[in-house]
Amino acid sequence: MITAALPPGIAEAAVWSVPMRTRFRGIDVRDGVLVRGPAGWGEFSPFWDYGVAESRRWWAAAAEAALDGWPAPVRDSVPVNVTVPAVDADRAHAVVAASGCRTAKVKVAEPGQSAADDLARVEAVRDALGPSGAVRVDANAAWDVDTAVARIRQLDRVGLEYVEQPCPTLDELRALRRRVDVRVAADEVVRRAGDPLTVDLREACDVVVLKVQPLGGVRAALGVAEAHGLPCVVSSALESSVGIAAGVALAAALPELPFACGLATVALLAGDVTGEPLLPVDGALPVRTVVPDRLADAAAPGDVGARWGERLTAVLAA
Ligand SMILES: O=C(O)CCC(=O)C1=CC=C[C@@H](O)[C@@H]1C(=O)O
Ligand SMILES: [Mg+2]
Repeated sequence: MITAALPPGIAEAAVWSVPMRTRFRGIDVRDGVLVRGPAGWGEFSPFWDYGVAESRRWWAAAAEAALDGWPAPVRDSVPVNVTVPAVDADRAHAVVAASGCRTAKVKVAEPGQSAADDLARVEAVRDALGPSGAVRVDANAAWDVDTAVARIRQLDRVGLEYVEQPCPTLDELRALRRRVDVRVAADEVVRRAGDPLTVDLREACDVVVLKVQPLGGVRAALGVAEAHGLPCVVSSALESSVGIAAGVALAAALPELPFACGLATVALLAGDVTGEPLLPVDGALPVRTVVPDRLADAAAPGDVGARWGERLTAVLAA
């Protein structure tokens, strides 16, 4: 329980902490704050390497969920991809086979992983999905253009749906797109931009990845989608089921949803804040509210709670 002064309308704040099943994005434990207001529960869980200024948008997303709620959905379920961390090929095969999803997103180019490791993982995922499934990869901006060209051509042997953020900058994405046939999806260049609405994506990508917290809420993310006019994929920021519900609300409100979304990441957590986690059934998530009725099971240790209290206070004061 956070005792820091909460903004008007926020009745309650609780800190959660859950171990990851597999290390992901260098993270072994995921934690954050859940806040309750008249519209329901919201999640504030910026990664620990994010500063106060960048975390403001994450707070806006939590406040929107708790105080205002979300726009009306236009669909009642959202197709999702299984997310495959940088694990070995056998494990990747098993994760995909057990998921029930027809699309898989595979992490590549992670520190400590060779091109051969990535290829073996992607081939195992293709094998698990069969020819009709879709395989996408996410390099988290790890490659320069020449490396990206070589790696994408190699990985595309299995047939790729798209490659997410292969290189860091917009200019590199533009140069890469002239040299490969695989679609490019923009993630970090949008969600970490000073103004995601005005970043110039022309010729730089074919798909935009939208994440609710980094973009400042469901309405803000809908505005980003509208501003760029490109096909969108909603993805998570590794939230608990409360934060995932916001991603599902965004995916459910988008006028068009041509691809599966990266919202099946509760499966990467070893626990959750609710007894009814937002996990996919037959490759889709239902559009519904989440009540964190297992907060006691996921309660953060005292020192972690204190750190989140300080962080929230700093973000609210900024
Ligand atoms: O998109 C998915 O399948 C899952 C979410 C996911 O991959 C991510 C969540 C949070 C932080 C990121 O490093 C990562 C991503 O880059 O998309
Ligand atoms: Mg990404």
